[in-house]
Amino acid sequence: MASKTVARACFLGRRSFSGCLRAQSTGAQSSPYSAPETAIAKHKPSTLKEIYAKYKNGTPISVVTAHDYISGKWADAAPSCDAVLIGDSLAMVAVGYPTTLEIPFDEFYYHCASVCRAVKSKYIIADLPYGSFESSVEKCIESSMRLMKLGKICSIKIEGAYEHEESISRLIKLGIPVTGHIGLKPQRFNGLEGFRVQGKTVDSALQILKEALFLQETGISLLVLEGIPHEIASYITTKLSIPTIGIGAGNGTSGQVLVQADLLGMHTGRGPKFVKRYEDLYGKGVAAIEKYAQEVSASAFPDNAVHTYPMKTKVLEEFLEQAEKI
Ligand SMILES: Nc1nc(=O)c2c([nH]1)NC[C@@H]1CN(c3ccc(C(=O)N[C@@H](CCC(=O)O)C(=O)O)cc3)CN21
Ligand SMILES: CC(C)C(=O)C(=O)O
Ligand SMILES: [Mg+2]
Repeated sequence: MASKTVARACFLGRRSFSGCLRAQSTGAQSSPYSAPETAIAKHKPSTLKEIYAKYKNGTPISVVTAHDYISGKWADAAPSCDAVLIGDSLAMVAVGYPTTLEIPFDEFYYHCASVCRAVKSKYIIADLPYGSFESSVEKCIESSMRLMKLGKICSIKIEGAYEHEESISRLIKLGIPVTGHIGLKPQRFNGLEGFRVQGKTVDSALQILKEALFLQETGISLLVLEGIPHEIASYITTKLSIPTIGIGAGNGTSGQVLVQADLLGMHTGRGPKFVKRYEDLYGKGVAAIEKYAQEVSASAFPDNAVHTYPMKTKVLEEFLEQAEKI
């Protein structure tokens, strides 16, 4: 009965076959480099259907970003995490650009390919980066199709609403699920003169509500609400019949998304106010590198008894004998 359930869940899963194999082979994972057993023991939601089931159930959905192969593996291994977002925030956290506007499509694509090689069991959403879709419907389809051809991405996320109406509906008509993104739109950095919280005036909050309803009408599957007062985000969520995924929008949305580098504390800054740092990987990483460097200076690393390869004494003796003659 249990295996039948797993088989059915896997059949429904998008990347079902590898998911099945993973689910059934957890006992064999003994390499020190594999994830802890608990992290890969269960089949996890990987379809929109499963995400919607959680939404209908009232269970908050969790989404985390990934920006490369390792961060993809970490996101994939967390059993309770529902989806992975390849966000254009990677331009800032992984590539070092000052905003998300600078990253060329090809650089973003390269990161998407790395994440896609890592993630086996999650619903993957990918951003369309600034400059890769706005100029025409054709350009939007072309960029989206390039990402979809990686074979793993389940939904394309677009910042904005009315201005992309045609592009969004064409993608949906072509069978590409679209995730919306309104509120604080980082790609509007110049127009907004920075990363500014939105929806703080009656007009602005009404605009965001109207955009949300419009996007739902257009046929989007999920909606990211970023950087708006939590009361507005909760209100919008109650007025929609699709899940909202909040970031800096309080706990009344259908789910949450955080940038992995922020939640793990991979960098120095505290980041936006809405970030909760669950780890200090920056501090731990720097301390570990410092320890390594000090051990090298003190000739304490490597330890020949541990970190080297054995050689037969006889071979060594013969080598030394012949070497002396050179
Ligand atoms: N590392 C990282 N995390 C993110 O969440 C993130 C990115 N990068 N890059 C793209 C966008 C930019 N984001 C940001 C960046 C800064 C603020 C920020 O500093 N907000 C101010 C509020 C400003 C106001 O009151 O209007 C804050 O204090 O939180 C918000 C969102 C969210 N995204
Ligand atoms: C912050 C999230 C929603 C995002 O769009 C990104 O990471 O790029
Ligand atoms: Mg983004």
